[in-house]
Order: sequence, then structure tokens, then C-alpha cells
Amino acid sequence: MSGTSPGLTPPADAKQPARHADAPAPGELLGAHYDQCFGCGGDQPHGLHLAARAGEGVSITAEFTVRPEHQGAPGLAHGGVLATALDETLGSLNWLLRTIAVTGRLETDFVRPVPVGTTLHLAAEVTAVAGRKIYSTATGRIGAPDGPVAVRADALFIEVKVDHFIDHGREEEIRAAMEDPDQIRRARAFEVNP
Ligand SMILES: CCCCCCCCCCCCCCCC(=O)SCCNC(=O)CCNC(=O)[C@H](O)C(C)(C)COP(=O)(O)OP(=O)(O)OC[C@H]1O[C@@H](n2cnc3c(N)ncnc32)[C@H](O)[C@@H]1OP(=O)(O)O
Repeated sequence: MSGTSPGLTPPADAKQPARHADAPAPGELLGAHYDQCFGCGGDQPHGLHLAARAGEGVSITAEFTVRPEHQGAPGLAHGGVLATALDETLGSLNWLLRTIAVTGRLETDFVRPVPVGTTLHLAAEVTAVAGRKIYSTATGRIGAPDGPVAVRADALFIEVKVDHFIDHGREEEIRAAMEDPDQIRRARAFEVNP
């Protein structure tokens, strides 16, 4: 689906997304792009620990289990946490394009409440690319990949250079990320832009 706001509608000359030749194979786990990331970082104690897996084409699947610390209303996931899970899944798509990009716009529909203990099955794909603009869409389903849709989102990511993080991020975290011995994570963070 495309979002309802004009910023989420690809221009007429937008192109179909092209999976990068070196993208991880379908079924492969992507791993975290940064170990302290709130969405995917394994060393982030407060995070969602979302694990994304490459799909066919430019698509991703991911799973996220709602824990008690994710509540908004009693026993139910906070909407902002669900939006984060969608944002993280959508952001992972950019690795299949081998592009560094940040979220410019994220439009979320909350269709059903998501109880604590639920595993949300997320699926996302890039729908179009226009210059630096990457258009994508995602759904989150309750309990199974074909379960009822609980949340969906449309997003616009904007390609940036690594300088975006170096210029705006805090120096100690930037330095630590650059020295990360995990080659895949370093490549996801730094080595995708020429
Ligand atoms: C050293 C350590 C490295 C670590 C490496 C980590 C690797 C990978 C990390 C990824 C992390 C993933 C985590 C999950 C994803 C996030 O959550 S990312 C964090 C949340 N997002 C942000 O912080 C972004 C903040 N915003 C910005 O920095 C700037 O607004 C942006 C998005 C870079 C755009 O600024 P800009 O580059 O000056 O672009 P600009 O020329 O204004 O716009 C370009 C085009 O996009 C359009 N556009 C821009 N913004 C919008 C918008 N909001 N709505 C509609 N259209 C828009 C413009 O209209 C323009 O269109 P055209 O005129 O070309 O047709």
C-alpha cells in the first residue's frame, strides 16, 4: 500500500528497487548494524532485540516479542514501541540495497491491540526508489506470518553519507562503532557508501 500523505507517494519517474549483488541470501539473518541500537542491538539491555532476515527481492522479515517493559496500556504494547519495530524492520531493507539511509517519514496504522507475550511477525519491502529517496512498506502480524494484521506502516528513507552520523553523533559512540571487530556490522555501518 502507499501512504496517504503526499511525501509517501513515489514520483512518476521512480524506479523499481534493485537488490544489490552482494546482498545477503534469502533466509540469512542480517545481524545488528550497531550493538547498542534500540531496535536490533544485542548489547542494548533496553532494546527490542529485533532479528531481521533477508527475503526475496528487496524484502525483509523480522520477529519481535512484546515484553512487559513494552507496555502502554496494561497488558498491551505501547504504540511507539510498535512503530519502532516497524521502523527498524524498514531500515533493515536498506542493507539489501547496500545503501545507508535514515527515516524521513514514517506513517503507521494501528489496526489491532497487541498483547504482552505476543510475537509480532513483521514483513517489509522496498516499493520504489527515486534518487536518494527510498519508499517502503511493512506489516506486523500477530502470532504467525499469516496471522491478523496488527500494525502497518509506509515509510520514506533518505540516503545519507556516513558523514551524517560522524557530524551529528556523539564522538565516543562513533569511535567505538568504527572499532567494532565484527566485520559484517562494520560493513553495514561504514563500508556501503563509496
Ligand atoms: C559512524 C556511525 C555510523 C552508524 C551507521 C549506522 C547505519 C545505518 C543506521 C540506520 C539507523 C536505522 C535505525 C532505524 C531508522 C531510523 O530511525 S533513522 C533515525 C531517525 N531519522 C533521522 O534522525 C533523520 C533526521 N532527518 C535528517 O537528518 C534530514 O532531514 C534527512 C532525512 C537526512 C534529509 O535531509 P537532507 O539530506 O538535507 O535531504 P533534503 O535535501 O532535505 O531532501 C531530500 C529529498 O527527500 C525529501 N524529504 C526529506 N525529508 C522528507 C520528509 N520528512 N517527508 C517527505 N519527503 C522528505 C525532500 O523533499 C527531497 O525530495 P526531492 O526534492 O529530492 O524530490
